[in-house]
Amino acid sequence: MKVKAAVAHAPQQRLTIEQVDLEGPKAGEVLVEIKATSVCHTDAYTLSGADPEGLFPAILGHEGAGIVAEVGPEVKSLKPGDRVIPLYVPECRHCKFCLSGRTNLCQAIRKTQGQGMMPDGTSRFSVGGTRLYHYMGTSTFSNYTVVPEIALAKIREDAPLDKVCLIGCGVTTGIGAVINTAKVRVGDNVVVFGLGAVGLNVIQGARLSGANMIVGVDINPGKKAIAEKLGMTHFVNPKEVEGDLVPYLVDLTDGGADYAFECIGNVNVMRQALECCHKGWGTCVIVGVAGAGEEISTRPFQLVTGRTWKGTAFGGVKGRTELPKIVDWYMDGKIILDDFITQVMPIEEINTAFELMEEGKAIRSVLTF
Ligand SMILES: NC(=O)C1=CN([C@@H]2O[C@H](COP(=O)(O)OP(=O)(O)OC[C@H]3O[C@@H](n4cnc5c(N)ncnc54)[C@H](O)[C@@H]3O)[C@@H](O)[C@H]2O)C=CC1
Ligand SMILES: N[C@@H](CCC(=O)N[C@@H](CSC=O)C(=O)NCC(=O)O)C(=O)O
Ligand SMILES: [Zn+2]
Ligand SMILES: [Zn+2]
Repeated sequence: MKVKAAVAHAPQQRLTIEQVDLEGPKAGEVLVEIKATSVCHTDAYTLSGADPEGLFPAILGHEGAGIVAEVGPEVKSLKPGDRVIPLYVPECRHCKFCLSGRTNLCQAIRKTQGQGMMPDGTSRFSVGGTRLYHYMGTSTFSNYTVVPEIALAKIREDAPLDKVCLIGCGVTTGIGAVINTAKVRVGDNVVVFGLGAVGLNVIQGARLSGANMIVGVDINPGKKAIAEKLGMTHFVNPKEVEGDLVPYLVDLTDGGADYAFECIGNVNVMRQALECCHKGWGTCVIVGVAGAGEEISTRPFQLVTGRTWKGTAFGGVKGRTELPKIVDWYMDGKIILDDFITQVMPIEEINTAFELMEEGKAIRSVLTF
């Protein structure tokens, strides 16, 4: 079938809206009509050329929501008409990782997903006979996409797809990082570096967990108001701190953060996030994605003296099992989501959405088809 998609032909080039060919779903695959998708910083990171797994030409996008249009052979858990959120971390429920009870990182299709392919090693997208790569197994910057059954979370019918698309990445990652990965407890002091959708949802998760101090750190003062609405108690702009940021934060938090979250993707900030943690027990959770070839460093003494560095993908959430509950939280008013949507625009304006994110003027732009 012919579909409308935003195609990324090469790193750092504007996306082009094109009519693209999409093959129907093969065994274990599902054709999804994407109703809305938002732009996450990770899409911008891959488009920048910094992603070692970045492949071009590709159809990017991984924060979407839609309706099942057709199911391929052997698909059992979904039917046409079902509302779904595509999952860049699938949940097969059979692999060693899924059965471990220790991680959400299902590896059933990770290899082919990283190669921009469906699980059988081929692509469903092409244009003018040229193959296009899938992206993160989701490719939501297209009005129709093919996604493996194990990478679709079925959600309730009354959920507004133009809102809950954010649960496909930013909201879930931030809240999950706090609840699943860090396991923040009542009274903990939390420091959050980077107040984009991910960091703001760390703040929201910390508030839900009963954190005491929730310190937000961002070089963009425009993020202060919404962060405060979500539960931030103190705002720190590193540009306004005299002297080193780390001792300033350690002082502010009476000895250091119980938990610090890096939600930027900057390896220098990742070091600051570890070193502002409390001696003896503070844990730093890496959420941000750093560019190809970049590495983190610190004095081993920071770890010897009881600080921990850990990381999280998709907030440690098992998508098929847990996303319906996160959608319920939104529908029941337990979590805020609408405030993250700073712009709604047609897919034709997708390049504007990327520009607004880079300029710090958008938290999430939602694109409709
Ligand atoms: N681990 C995971 O599963 C996921 C990781 N990510 C990653 O999380 C990061 C954040 O994503 P978004 O919230 O979408 O990004 P965003 O671009 O909306 O937000 C980043 C924020 O960091 C701030 N910032 C930039 N440099 C800074 C600095 N030196 N000090 C303090 N603040 C600074 C910016 O002003 C902005 O407010 C990205 O690296 C993204 O790739 C995103 C989703 C899932
Ligand atoms: N491709 C990159 C790594 C990108 C990355 O870490 N992705 C996160 C999700 S970011 C979402 O916005 C993730 O889920 N990682 C786990 C995984 O298996 O990819 C690289 O190669 O460095
Ligand atoms: Zn994302
Ligand atoms: Zn699995």
